[in-house]
Amino acid sequence: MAITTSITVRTTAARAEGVSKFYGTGDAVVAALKDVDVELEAGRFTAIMGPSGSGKSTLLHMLAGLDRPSSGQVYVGDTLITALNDKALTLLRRDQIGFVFQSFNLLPTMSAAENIVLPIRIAGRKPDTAWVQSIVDKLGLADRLDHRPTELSGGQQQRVAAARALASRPQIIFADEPTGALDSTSGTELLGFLRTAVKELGQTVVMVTHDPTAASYADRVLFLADGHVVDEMEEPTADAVLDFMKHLGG
Ligand SMILES: Nc1ncnc2c1ncn2[C@@H]1O[C@H](COP(=O)(O)OP(=O)(O)OP(=O)(O)O)[C@@H](O)[C@H]1O
Repeated sequence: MAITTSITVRTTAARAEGVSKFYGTGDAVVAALKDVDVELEAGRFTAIMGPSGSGKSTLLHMLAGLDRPSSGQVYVGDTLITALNDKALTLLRRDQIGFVFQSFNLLPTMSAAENIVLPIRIAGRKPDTAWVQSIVDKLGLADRLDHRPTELSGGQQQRVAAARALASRPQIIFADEPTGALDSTSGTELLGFLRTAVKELGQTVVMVTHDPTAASYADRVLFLADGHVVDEMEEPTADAVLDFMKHLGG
């Protein structure tokens, strides 16, 4: 009798090893991260939570190569990004990382369609039209592509920003409070889409959020407190996350 087993082998999309980050000098020094080890698996949706000032944005900035740690190593895929010079790091961010921030950062003079493929054009590549179309369809943007950002609602602008982040099929997408400027309906839609991008399109998403409901869309939540990763939760529910945050005082 043949026995077949299926084993899911997950690769690592990004990894921090012993990462510390200090801001300021002398008496004014702030340790935003203290010897943090984090592994983010490919094809999963991870949320980062913690009280205000616990180091969430700092950790995201280190993992995304937007800033450099004071000590420790960061890998994106197999690349040790802390060893890259500024130029190589800029190229890696452009080619392998997608960003969705609270402020949408769309170019006002360009249409939604032009904004979506802008990073690919800047990189001198051709967009994969079928892929971009599938993202646009999933985000419900097909009839908004000719509009400029000022002609779109906040939720639509954030969906354009999400489409732009996904358009080049980055190795990993980082989102920092992506629903922070949205009404709750638009926020729910965006979170649903990020989840779809992970489940159906195989993307990897890492999201910083204050909101337990937003975190419940993730597969896994990492909890930060005072610059440390203090715990994590698989298959989170909003209630379980809220309870844990009360312990942390967040
Ligand atoms: N550029 C900076 N210069 C000095 N201190 C900084 C800087 N950026 C962050 N910090 C400090 O580092 C600590 C962690 O900040 P960080 O923004 O990562 O926290 P956070 O968990 O994202 O907070 P919030 O939820 O309020 O956005 C805080 O004490 C903050 O004041």
